[in-house]
Amino acid sequence: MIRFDNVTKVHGDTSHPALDGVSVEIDRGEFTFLVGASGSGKSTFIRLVLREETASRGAVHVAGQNVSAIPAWRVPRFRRGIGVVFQDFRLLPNKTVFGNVAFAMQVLGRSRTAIRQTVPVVLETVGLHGKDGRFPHELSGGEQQRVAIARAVVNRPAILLADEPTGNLDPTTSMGIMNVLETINQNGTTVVMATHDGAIVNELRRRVIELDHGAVVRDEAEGIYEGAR
Ligand SMILES: Nc1ncnc2c1ncn2[C@@H]1O[C@H](COP(=O)(O)OP(=O)(O)OP(=O)(O)O)[C@@H](O)[C@H]1O
Repeated sequence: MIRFDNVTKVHGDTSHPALDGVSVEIDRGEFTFLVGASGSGKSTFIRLVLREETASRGAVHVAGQNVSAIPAWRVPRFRRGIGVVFQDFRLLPNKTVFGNVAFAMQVLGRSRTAIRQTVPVVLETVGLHGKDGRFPHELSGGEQQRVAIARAVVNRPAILLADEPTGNLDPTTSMGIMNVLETINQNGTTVVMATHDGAIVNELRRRVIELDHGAVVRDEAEGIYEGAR
Protein backbone atom coordinates (compact mmCIF):
# COMPACT_ATOMS: atom_id res chain seq x y z
CA MET A 1 0.00 0.00 0.00
CA ILE A 2 2.95 2.31 0.85
CA ARG A 3 6.45 1.56 -0.44
CA PHE A 4 9.61 3.61 0.00
CA ASP A 5 12.47 2.50 -2.26
CA ASN A 6 15.76 3.93 -1.01
CA VAL A 7 14.19 7.34 -0.40
CA THR A 8 16.35 10.33 0.46
CA LYS A 9 14.92 13.78 1.07
CA VAL A 10 17.17 16.81 1.35
CA HIS A 11 15.50 20.14 2.07
CA GLY A 12 16.83 23.13 0.20
CA ASP A 13 20.32 24.05 1.30
CA THR A 14 20.45 21.82 4.42
CA SER A 15 23.40 19.45 4.65
CA HIS A 16 21.88 16.52 6.56
CA PRO A 17 19.01 14.74 4.77
CA ALA A 18 15.64 14.66 6.56
CA LEU A 19 15.29 11.09 5.25
CA ASP A 20 18.32 9.07 4.28
CA GLY A 21 18.01 5.96 2.12
CA VAL A 22 14.70 4.75 3.59
CA SER A 23 13.26 1.48 2.23
CA VAL A 24 10.08 0.18 3.85
CA GLU A 25 6.89 -1.46 2.71
CA ILE A 26 3.59 -1.11 4.56
CA ASP A 27 0.88 -3.53 3.44
CA ARG A 28 -2.82 -2.89 3.04
CA GLY A 29 -4.60 -3.14 6.38
CA GLU A 30 -1.48 -2.79 8.54
CA PHE A 31 -1.23 -0.60 11.66
CA THR A 32 2.26 0.86 11.87
CA PHE A 33 3.93 3.19 14.32
CA LEU A 34 6.61 5.52 13.04
CA VAL A 35 8.77 6.48 16.00
CA GLY A 36 11.89 8.51 16.67
CA ALA A 37 13.15 11.66 18.33
CA SER A 38 12.08 15.11 17.29
CA GLY A 39 13.68 15.84 13.93
CA SER A 40 14.24 12.16 13.04
CA GLY A 41 12.12 12.48 9.89
CA LYS A 42 8.63 11.25 10.86
CA SER A 43 6.74 14.26 9.48
CA THR A 44 8.86 14.23 6.35
CA PHE A 45 7.87 10.58 5.81
CA ILE A 46 4.19 11.52 6.12
CA ARG A 47 4.53 14.54 3.82
CA LEU A 48 6.18 12.35 1.18
CA VAL A 49 3.26 9.88 1.30
CA LEU A 50 0.85 12.79 0.81
CA ARG A 51 3.00 14.23 -1.94
CA GLU A 52 3.31 17.49 -0.04
CA GLU A 53 7.00 16.96 -0.73
CA THR A 54 8.77 14.84 -3.33
CA ALA A 55 11.79 12.58 -2.83
CA SER A 56 15.22 13.94 -3.75
CA ARG A 57 16.30 10.38 -4.59
CA GLY A 58 14.48 7.05 -4.68
CA ALA A 59 10.77 6.47 -5.16
CA VAL A 60 7.62 6.57 -3.02
CA HIS A 61 4.75 4.35 -4.17
CA VAL A 62 1.27 4.72 -2.70
CA ALA A 63 -1.53 2.37 -3.80
CA GLY A 64 0.59 1.28 -6.74
CA GLN A 65 1.40 4.78 -7.99
CA ASN A 66 4.78 6.44 -8.04
CA VAL A 67 3.73 9.66 -6.31
CA SER A 68 6.43 11.78 -7.96
CA ALA A 69 4.90 10.89 -11.33
CA ILE A 70 1.40 12.10 -10.44
CA PRO A 71 0.75 15.30 -12.42
CA ALA A 72 -0.03 18.36 -10.26
CA TRP A 73 -3.64 18.52 -11.44
CA ARG A 74 -4.25 14.98 -10.17
CA VAL A 75 -2.70 15.49 -6.74
CA PRO A 76 -5.96 16.65 -5.07
CA ARG A 77 -7.73 13.51 -6.28
CA PHE A 78 -4.81 11.37 -5.10
CA ARG A 79 -4.97 12.95 -1.62
CA ARG A 80 -8.67 12.15 -1.32
CA GLY A 81 -7.65 8.52 -0.86
CA ILE A 82 -5.69 9.44 2.26
CA GLY A 83 -7.08 10.74 5.55
CA VAL A 84 -4.82 12.82 7.79
CA VAL A 85 -4.96 13.88 11.44
CA PHE A 86 -2.56 16.15 13.28
CA GLN A 87 -1.58 16.96 16.85
CA ASP A 88 -3.48 20.27 16.77
CA PHE A 89 -6.84 18.92 15.42
CA ARG A 90 -7.31 21.73 12.82
CA LEU A 91 -11.11 21.89 13.06
CA LEU A 92 -13.19 24.68 11.56
CA PRO A 93 -14.06 26.75 14.68
CA ASN A 94 -17.33 28.17 13.36
CA LYS A 95 -18.78 24.83 12.29
CA THR A 96 -20.42 22.27 14.56
CA VAL A 97 -19.18 18.71 14.98
CA PHE A 98 -21.65 17.62 12.29
CA GLY A 99 -20.65 20.55 10.09
CA ASN A 100 -16.94 19.82 10.35
CA VAL A 101 -17.41 16.21 9.27
CA ALA A 102 -20.08 17.03 6.68
CA PHE A 103 -17.78 19.63 5.12
CA ALA A 104 -15.33 16.91 4.03
CA MET A 105 -18.17 15.29 2.05
CA GLN A 106 -19.55 18.59 0.73
CA VAL A 107 -16.24 19.51 -0.91
CA LEU A 108 -16.45 16.24 -2.86
CA GLY A 109 -19.96 17.16 -4.02
CA ARG A 110 -21.68 14.37 -2.09
CA SER A 111 -25.47 14.63 -1.84
CA ARG A 112 -27.25 15.94 1.24
CA THR A 113 -28.91 12.56 1.59
CA ALA A 114 -25.55 10.78 1.60
CA ILE A 115 -24.20 13.28 4.14
CA ARG A 116 -27.21 12.88 6.44
CA GLN A 117 -26.83 9.10 6.29
CA THR A 118 -23.05 8.85 6.63
CA VAL A 119 -22.02 11.50 9.17
CA PRO A 120 -23.99 10.07 12.15
CA VAL A 121 -22.55 6.61 11.49
CA VAL A 122 -18.99 7.95 11.51
CA LEU A 123 -19.64 10.05 14.64
CA GLU A 124 -20.90 6.90 16.34
CA THR A 125 -17.71 5.05 15.31
CA VAL A 126 -15.49 7.67 16.93
CA GLY A 127 -17.63 7.81 20.08
CA LEU A 128 -19.25 11.22 19.57
CA HIS A 129 -22.88 10.16 19.45
CA GLY A 130 -25.10 13.01 20.66
CA LYS A 131 -22.43 15.71 20.29
CA ASP A 132 -23.21 16.64 16.67
CA GLY A 133 -24.45 20.13 17.53
CA ARG A 134 -21.45 21.21 19.61
CA PHE A 135 -18.83 23.66 18.40
CA PRO A 136 -15.13 22.78 18.74
CA HIS A 137 -14.66 25.16 21.70
CA GLU A 138 -17.39 23.24 23.54
CA LEU A 139 -15.40 19.99 23.33
CA SER A 140 -12.49 18.52 25.26
CA GLY A 141 -9.19 17.97 23.43
CA GLY A 142 -9.90 14.26 23.10
CA GLU A 143 -13.35 14.96 21.66
CA GLN A 144 -11.87 17.45 19.20
CA GLN A 145 -9.42 14.81 18.02
CA ARG A 146 -12.31 12.37 17.57
CA VAL A 147 -14.01 14.93 15.31
CA ALA A 148 -10.77 15.31 13.34
CA ILE A 149 -10.57 11.53 12.93
CA ALA A 150 -14.23 11.36 11.85
CA ARG A 151 -13.55 14.04 9.25
CA ALA A 152 -10.44 12.19 8.04
CA VAL A 153 -12.25 8.88 7.50
CA VAL A 154 -15.74 9.96 6.42
CA ASN A 155 -14.87 9.51 2.73
CA ARG A 156 -13.49 6.03 3.44
CA PRO A 157 -9.82 6.56 2.61
CA ALA A 158 -7.63 3.48 2.09
CA ILE A 159 -4.95 5.06 4.29
CA LEU A 160 -5.09 7.11 7.50
CA LEU A 161 -1.95 9.06 8.44
CA ALA A 162 -1.78 10.39 11.99
CA ASP A 163 1.05 12.77 12.91
CA GLU A 164 1.39 12.85 16.73
CA PRO A 165 -2.42 12.61 17.18
CA THR A 166 -2.10 12.23 20.95
CA GLY A 167 0.61 14.86 21.40
CA ASN A 168 -1.74 17.31 23.13
CA LEU A 169 -3.68 14.77 25.17
CA ASP A 170 -3.28 13.17 28.60
CA PRO A 171 -2.56 9.41 28.82
CA THR A 172 -6.14 8.30 29.47
CA THR A 173 -7.58 10.43 26.69
CA SER A 174 -4.78 9.23 24.40
CA MET A 175 -5.76 5.60 24.96
CA GLY A 176 -9.35 6.47 23.96
CA ILE A 177 -8.01 7.92 20.72
CA MET A 178 -5.92 4.80 20.15
CA ASN A 179 -9.05 2.66 20.53
CA VAL A 180 -10.71 4.74 17.82
CA LEU A 181 -7.71 4.34 15.51
CA GLU A 182 -7.70 0.57 16.12
CA THR A 183 -11.40 0.37 15.25
CA ILE A 184 -10.76 2.24 12.02
CA ASN A 185 -7.87 -0.11 11.24
CA GLN A 186 -10.11 -3.14 11.94
CA ASN A 187 -12.57 -1.72 9.42
CA GLY A 188 -9.84 -2.14 6.77
CA THR A 189 -7.99 1.18 6.71
CA THR A 190 -4.19 1.11 6.67
CA VAL A 191 -3.03 3.28 9.60
CA VAL A 192 0.39 4.92 9.95
CA MET A 193 0.91 6.87 13.15
CA ALA A 194 3.95 9.02 13.93
CA THR A 195 4.58 9.33 17.65
CA HIS A 196 7.25 9.57 20.29
CA ASP A 197 4.92 8.33 23.02
CA GLY A 198 6.49 5.07 24.19
CA ALA A 199 3.62 4.26 26.56
CA ILE A 200 1.17 4.06 23.67
CA VAL A 201 3.50 2.05 21.44
CA ASN A 202 4.23 -0.41 24.23
CA GLU A 203 0.54 -0.83 25.07
CA LEU A 204 -0.60 -1.57 21.52
CA ARG A 205 2.26 -3.83 20.35
CA ARG A 206 2.02 -3.13 16.65
CA ARG A 207 4.66 -2.80 13.98
CA VAL A 208 7.29 -0.20 14.90
CA ILE A 209 9.49 1.55 12.35
CA GLU A 210 12.10 3.66 14.14
CA LEU A 211 13.86 6.58 12.47
CA ASP A 212 17.09 8.14 13.69
CA HIS A 213 18.53 11.10 11.83
CA GLY A 214 16.45 10.15 8.79
CA ALA A 215 17.45 6.48 8.63
CA VAL A 216 15.43 3.39 9.59
CA VAL A 217 17.28 1.88 12.53
CA ARG A 218 14.61 -0.67 13.54
CA ASP A 219 11.55 -2.28 11.96
CA GLU A 220 9.79 -4.82 14.16
CA ALA A 221 6.42 -6.49 14.29
CA GLU A 222 4.78 -6.05 17.72
CA GLY A 223 7.62 -3.72 18.67
CA ILE A 224 8.21 -1.49 21.64
CA TYR A 225 9.70 2.00 21.95
CA GLU A 226 11.76 3.05 24.91
CA GLY A 227 12.35 6.60 23.73
CA ALA A 228 14.88 8.34 21.56
CA ARG A 229 18.38 6.88 21.28
N1 LIG B 1 10.99 22.49 5.05
C1 LIG B 1 12.16 22.18 5.62
N2 LIG B 1 13.30 22.85 5.34
C2 LIG B 1 14.47 22.51 5.91
N3 LIG B 1 14.62 21.50 6.79
C3 LIG B 1 13.51 20.80 7.13
C4 LIG B 1 12.24 21.10 6.57
N4 LIG B 1 11.34 20.23 7.11
C5 LIG B 1 12.02 19.44 7.95
N5 LIG B 1 13.33 19.78 7.97
C6 LIG B 1 14.40 19.11 8.74
O1 LIG B 1 14.36 17.73 8.44
C7 LIG B 1 14.58 16.94 9.60
C8 LIG B 1 13.40 16.01 9.86
O2 LIG B 1 12.27 16.79 10.24
P1 LIG B 1 10.81 16.17 10.51
O3 LIG B 1 9.87 17.28 10.72
O4 LIG B 1 10.50 15.19 9.44
O5 LIG B 1 11.08 15.37 11.86
P2 LIG B 1 10.04 14.73 12.90
O6 LIG B 1 10.60 13.41 13.27
O7 LIG B 1 8.68 14.75 12.33
O8 LIG B 1 10.14 15.70 14.13
P3 LIG B 1 8.99 16.17 15.18
O9 LIG B 1 8.73 14.98 16.05
O10 LIG B 1 9.65 17.30 15.90
O11 LIG B 1 7.82 16.59 14.36
C9 LIG B 1 14.84 17.93 10.73
O12 LIG B 1 16.24 18.10 10.84
C10 LIG B 1 14.19 19.21 10.23
O13 LIG B 1 14.84 20.36 10.77
